[in-house]
Amino acid sequence: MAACTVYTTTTHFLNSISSSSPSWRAQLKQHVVLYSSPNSRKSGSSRRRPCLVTCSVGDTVVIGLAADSGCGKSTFMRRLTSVFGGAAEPPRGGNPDSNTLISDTTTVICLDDYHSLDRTGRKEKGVTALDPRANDFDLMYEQVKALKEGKAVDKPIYNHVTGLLDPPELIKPPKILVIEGLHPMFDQRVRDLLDFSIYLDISNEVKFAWKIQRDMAERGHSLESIKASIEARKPDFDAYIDPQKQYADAVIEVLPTQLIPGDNEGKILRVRLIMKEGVKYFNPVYLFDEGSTVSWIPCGRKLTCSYPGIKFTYGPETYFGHEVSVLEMDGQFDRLDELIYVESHLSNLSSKFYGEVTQQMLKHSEFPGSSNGTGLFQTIVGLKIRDLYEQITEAKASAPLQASKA
Ligand SMILES: Nc1ncnc2c1ncn2[C@@H]1O[C@H](COP(=O)(O)OP(=O)(O)OP(=O)(O)O)[C@@H](O)[C@H]1O
Ligand SMILES: O=C(CO)[C@H](O)[C@H](O)COP(=O)(O)O
Repeated sequence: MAACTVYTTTTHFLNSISSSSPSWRAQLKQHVVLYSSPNSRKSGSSRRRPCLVTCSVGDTVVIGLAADSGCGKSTFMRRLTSVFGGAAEPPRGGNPDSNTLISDTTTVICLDDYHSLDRTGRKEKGVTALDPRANDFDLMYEQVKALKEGKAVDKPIYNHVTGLLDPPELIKPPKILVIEGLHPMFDQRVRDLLDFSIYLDISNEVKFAWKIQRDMAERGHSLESIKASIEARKPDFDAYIDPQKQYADAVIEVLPTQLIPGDNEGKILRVRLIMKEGVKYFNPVYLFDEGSTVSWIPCGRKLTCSYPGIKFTYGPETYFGHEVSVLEMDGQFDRLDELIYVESHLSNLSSKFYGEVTQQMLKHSEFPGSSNGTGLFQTIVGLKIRDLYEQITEAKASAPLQASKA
């Protein structure tokens, strides 16, 4: 559904856009200038008075990011926002415990806000937050749909500090809406609203290593309590979260390295970027030669590697019955500035200039995963989302022109 505004004079129209944003030309391109409205006759006159009707035709592009808690969603979101420039912040003057992050281009909402049961409610009913019965999918669907159509919503807030549901916050439709959390692809109605979907698939061994690192070192939890919490969530994770990966357009799979036999430490990682073929506006990245099967050890004169080295592989595979391309990196970089060597062998990166991937990685070298495939592939997916967004908005801008020519 398009949200339309009638402007009776050109001045009226120009006033409405000139002060609002420096990127008004871009906004204009996304609007459909229609016709002389039949409702704009001057009183007593049979002549139609020319006017402008502009309609924003559901400008918001919606991205879904699914993963279990503590699997790197926030880190991914920071990399994505950075690709668009500018920092993401919680809504100004709002609830300090808001889970929302807003930047110029993106608004990231956390689907934990659609928990229908608070912490006590879940305890009383004996359900986890991963259980669909603890979440309001009707409201999630209605609100994501409204935002996609260009309408603001009053979204609830789940407060992770208190475990309570706080009063709602106003969310205005952004250019790109990212819905991140446990269930972005669980409900078919919500899934159908997604323009692109990503699943962060962290293997149990690695999840455990990351949890220990964060919850023991930073949050003072005991090893036993971390193990117990992972075990308690596992049945619901397997039933409701993990199956969503079959619907994802891109999956980042994180596994223990195969370069050190029997390694379970979770420090050196084997990371696979699984990219679905045939997705509109998404062209998978490839190594050397599109569609071929390649194995590459880039260590040598141009790339410094210490033990156990780095190995890339690339090739076609089948994933849940879908044709996919898989780019894999096992090992970690010693020197991020040398990443340009690897970048120059990858194609279809959707970068705007030579070396953009390396630049992004260097900019956020302190983020977890910057020296391995998690950071590299998250950055690449960020560039792909920017490209997808640009293609969708361009297609929308040219569609009415094409229609008017017909
Ligand atoms: N690529 C990575 N490499 C190593 N450790 C990582 C990586 N990504 C995340 N981690 C670890 O996992 C922790 C959680 O990461 P992050 O906050 O991005 O996850 P999250 O999914 O947003 O978590 P939550 O949902 O619990 O807020 C980090 O503090 C870090 O210890
Ligand atoms: O799986 C989760 C997603 O982040 C959380 O455990 C869930 O949202 C419940 O939060 P809390 O543990 O703070 O009550």
